[in-house]
This record gives sequence, structure tokens and C-alpha cells, in this order.
Amino acid sequence: MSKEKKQAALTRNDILERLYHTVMDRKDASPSVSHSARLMARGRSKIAQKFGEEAVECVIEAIGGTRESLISESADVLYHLIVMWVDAGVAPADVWAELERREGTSGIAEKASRPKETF
Ligand SMILES: N=c1c2ncn([C@@H]3O[C@H](COP(=O)(O)OP(=O)(O)OP(=O)(O)O)[C@@H](O)[C@H]3O)c2ncn1[C@@H]1O[C@H](COP(=O)(O)O)[C@@H](O)[C@H]1O
Repeated sequence: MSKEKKQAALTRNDILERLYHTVMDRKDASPSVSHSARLMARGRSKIAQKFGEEAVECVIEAIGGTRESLISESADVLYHLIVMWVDAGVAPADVWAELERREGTSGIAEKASRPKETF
């Protein structure tokens, strides 16, 4: 990847970092004024359920919706994923590090290297 493309990619990631810090700040906010605080007050299972619902809505739009509706649902998925990360103590850097660890390893090659399952 060129230096310019890499810089552009880092800038795009910024919005996720900013959203993460906003949601972190909402941990101590009142559920009456913050949707993130309200979700976190309802517990991990509810947050995970909401994430699952948003993911399913994203799938539905990917199959039968418009490009715009897929973009909108994708934003919902990312917001709810970040609320789940904050609640579970996962920082974006933890996920970026895992993606970096996988960088350059083809999914096909990785799958082929797994030990064969024996039943
Ligand atoms: N990106 C988002 C974002 N995307 C979606 N949503 C909200 O997510 C909610 C989803 O609505 P649903 O009816 O599906 O969910 P729900 O109200 O929990 O419904 P039930 O589970 O009770 O049925 C709506 O209220 C949306 O407005 C978001 N709320 C907040 N953010 C970001 O988070 C920041 C902090 O928000 P607050 O925590 O509200 O201050 C904001 O400044 C935004 O940047």
C-alpha cells in the first residue's frame, strides 16, 4: 500500500477512534440523556442482542436493499460493535493489532494450515 493510501486509511479509522472515546465518556453518563449509557445499563446480553439485530438488518439490506440503506445499517452495526467493545473492555487498538497480525496471510492458506478435524 502506498504511503498516501495508508495515511488516508488511518484518517478513515479516526472516526471509529473518536466514537470509541465518546462512548467511553458515556459510561458514567445518565441513561436518560445518553443512548450508549442506556444500553450499557441494560447489560452485556442486551448489548450483544442489539448488535445481532443490527447485523441481521445489515444482512437484509446487503441482499435486498439499496447501497444507501446498506451504508446506514453498516453505521448502526459499527456503533453497536463499539458499545459492545467499551462494555467488554476491548479497545480499538486491540482489534487493529489482531488485524495487523493477520495482515498478509491469505484466508485460504490459513484455513489449509489448520489441523484436520478427526471425528
Ligand atoms: N452512532 C450512534 C448511533 N447509531 C444509532 N444510534 C441509536 O441507536 C438507537 C437504535 O434504536 P433501536 O430502536 O433499534 O434501539 P433501542 O432504542 O435500544 O430499542 P429497543 O431495544 O428498546 O427496542 C437509536 O436511538 C439511534 O439513535 C446511535 N446513538 C449514538 N451514536 C453515536 O454515539 C454518540 C453518543 O451518543 P449518546 O450515548 O446517545 O450520547 C453520538 O454522538 C453518536 O456519535
